[in-house]
Amino acid sequence: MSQPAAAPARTVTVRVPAKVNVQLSVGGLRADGFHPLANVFLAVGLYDSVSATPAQTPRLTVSGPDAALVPQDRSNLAARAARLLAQRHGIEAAVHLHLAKDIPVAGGMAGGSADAAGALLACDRLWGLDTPREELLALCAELGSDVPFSFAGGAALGQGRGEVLTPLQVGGVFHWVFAVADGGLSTPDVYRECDRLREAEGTGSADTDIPEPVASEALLAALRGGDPQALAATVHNDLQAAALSLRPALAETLTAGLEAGALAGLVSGSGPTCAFLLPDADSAARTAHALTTSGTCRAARPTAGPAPGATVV
Ligand SMILES: C[C@@](CO)(OP(=O)(O)O)[C@H](O)COP(=O)(O)OP(=O)(O)OC[C@H]1O[C@@H](n2ccc(N)nc2=O)[C@H](O)[C@@H]1O
Ligand SMILES: Nc1ncnc2c1ncn2[C@@H]1O[C@H](COP(=O)(O)OP(=O)(O)O)[C@@H](O)[C@H]1O
Repeated sequence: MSQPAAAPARTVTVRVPAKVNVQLSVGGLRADGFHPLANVFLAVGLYDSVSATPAQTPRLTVSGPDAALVPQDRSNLAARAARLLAQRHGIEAAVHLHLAKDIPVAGGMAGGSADAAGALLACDRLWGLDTPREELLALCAELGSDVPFSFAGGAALGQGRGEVLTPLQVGGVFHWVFAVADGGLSTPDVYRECDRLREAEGTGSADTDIPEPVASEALLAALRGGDPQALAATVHNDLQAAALSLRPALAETLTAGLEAGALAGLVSGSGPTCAFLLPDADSAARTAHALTTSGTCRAARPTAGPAPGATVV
């Protein structure tokens, strides 16, 4: 007599967005090695998917065009997220995590943070833990400064080192093109270069020399109003000069995007991805095409924001 088929192992899949920093104002270096920020995050429609399946021992696999650039050992931020959650609940992190990556790696779009946020939510649901949202956000902050925002999505002001979030209202859809570079930039290297440039310019790098960064009222009003022209006039990234100093060729990418009709172009976070704001979806598609053929980037991706945060699919 044949045995009934074993029930298939359950898999929980979570989709998590990339981000762009529409304002990134960086204060002086703190004693703990971080910088105080006024970090206005906007989640955008490029996503990684994190799938969690029960396993005998912890396992991690990665797919997508940049998979070879992602660490597939214990150091992966998603694997660390699963271990942290399991440890807090006194259980084994016996799970197979699969990351289907579409967010550029080391691109200033918080791909690793997205995977960490996705792994936390996927494991929480797989293990039936139902950890309260506030506790999950606190675990996110332990994993990295950007991880709480990857979890929350939408738009938010990040203060402290970026992990203290205040949700922001957004009154419309903003259209973007992201010019993806060949090769990444290391976030700590870019912050260090920012400090070095400030020292060299005589503007200081110690906490006492530089005023506490604050969110721009004009920029917050532009977000609330859903007004791309007003947002274009106010976007700002204090790390841009440092990213350009480490990767001078990005200046050509920024010029190419502006010549193709973008309202504004800026480096996304620590770079090297460049973000271009467009008035509508049609002009985003045209600008993406022009950037792709300009030879100044590896790929150009049109998309829009705000996008939802970590979501079980
Ligand atoms: C620059 C930003 C802008 O959103 O993102 P990316 O462009 O890397 O995606 C973030 O501040 C990156 O956040 P995240 O990548 O989570 O950084 P963490 O893991 O917390 O820190 C990595 C390192 O970055 C530097 N760091 C990070 C955050 C901060 N407020 N000040 C810092 O100086 C520190 O050197 C730290 O050791
Ligand atoms: N799940 C992950 N996905 C991508 N990178 C990861 C991951 N886990 C750890 N990393 C490491 O984090 C570094 C930063 O990657 P990422 O988060 O994509 O970029 P950024 O910090 O510029 O937004 C990578 O170079 C990689 O070594």
